[in-house]
Amino acid sequence: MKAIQWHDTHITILNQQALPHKTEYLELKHIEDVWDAIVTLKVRGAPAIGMTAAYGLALAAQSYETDDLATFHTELKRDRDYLASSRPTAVNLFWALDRLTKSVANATSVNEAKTTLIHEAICMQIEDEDVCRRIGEHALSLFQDGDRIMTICNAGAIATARYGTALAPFHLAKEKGITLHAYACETRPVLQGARLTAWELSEAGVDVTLITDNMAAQTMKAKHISAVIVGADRIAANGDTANKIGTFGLAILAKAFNIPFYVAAPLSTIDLQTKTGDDIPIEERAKEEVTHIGGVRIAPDVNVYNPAFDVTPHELITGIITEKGIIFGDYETKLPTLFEEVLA
Ligand SMILES: CSC[C@H]1O[C@H](OP(=O)(O)O)[C@H](O)[C@@H]1O
Repeated sequence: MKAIQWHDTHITILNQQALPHKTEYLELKHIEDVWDAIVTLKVRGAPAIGMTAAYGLALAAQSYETDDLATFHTELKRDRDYLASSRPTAVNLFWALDRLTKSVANATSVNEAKTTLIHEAICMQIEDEDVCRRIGEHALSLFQDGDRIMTICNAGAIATARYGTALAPFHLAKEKGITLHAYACETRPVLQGARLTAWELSEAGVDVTLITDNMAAQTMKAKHISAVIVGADRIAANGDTANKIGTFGLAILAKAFNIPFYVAAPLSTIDLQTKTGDDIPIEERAKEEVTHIGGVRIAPDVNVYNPAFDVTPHELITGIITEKGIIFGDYETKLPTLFEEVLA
């Protein structure tokens, strides 16, 4: 079963909060269920958030009772804004909702618009699988058989339609009989590396070693890590990249050890409207994510700072890997070219 699946009356998602203890699927029947699933990280990962929100908007629109197109668009805008309020950092959420809204701009009837929304959301999921495979192929060209590669959080198959972004080369290497060793940082506070990446890669038969976040420097040195590869939630026009908290620290360490540091992400994660990393909104989450692990208190009730993401400055990024290929440096000039249509 896919991590996200459209059904005519509901959306099924793999509950990422239950992993690795339970492989559980949830049925989202109302727009509020979709919003809640995104906020509570039952579905997470930039492309997965975008796809789920797109399906959520298509689902909500099916219940509009009006036959009037202007009223339909007003209700759609209301629901688009509601879903957009779920999480602020991953630009894929806004990209997906806006793509869906635009797809019905010229609809000639409410029924046509309702069908188009479903069709567009399904297309996005089909496209994402292809995009992730391409990212994986490009990323794999950077690595050698036997390489030991560090990653953080989960930018894997369960965060996308399939394959993942930063984890795509591991899945493809496995398919092709190439051995890549993954070193997964556990990724406090909510442990997406330990709970999700370690689970996903081991289920796929990829060799994965789990480390706590504060073991990264020692591991780079002792285990001769050849590269770091991470996903992204938003890439600004100058290449500054927001990703899971801890990514910035890994990039600094990678520079200290002279190890290449790669960001793998689809074009839908690149936000040319956001000029630099300083302009990326960073989500701050509940203090309980830090003071508790698995519902058990591990710290007294003190002040907590819990940013979900940090921004890695572009100068620390060796290359950005997209479905259109890899760009190395000078991101401000090169990122816009990725959006140019290839003229035959
Ligand atoms: C391909 S997933 C991108 C991104 O999503 C993660 O964030 P979250 O789990 O909070 O949704 C993480 O930063 C991944 O790299």
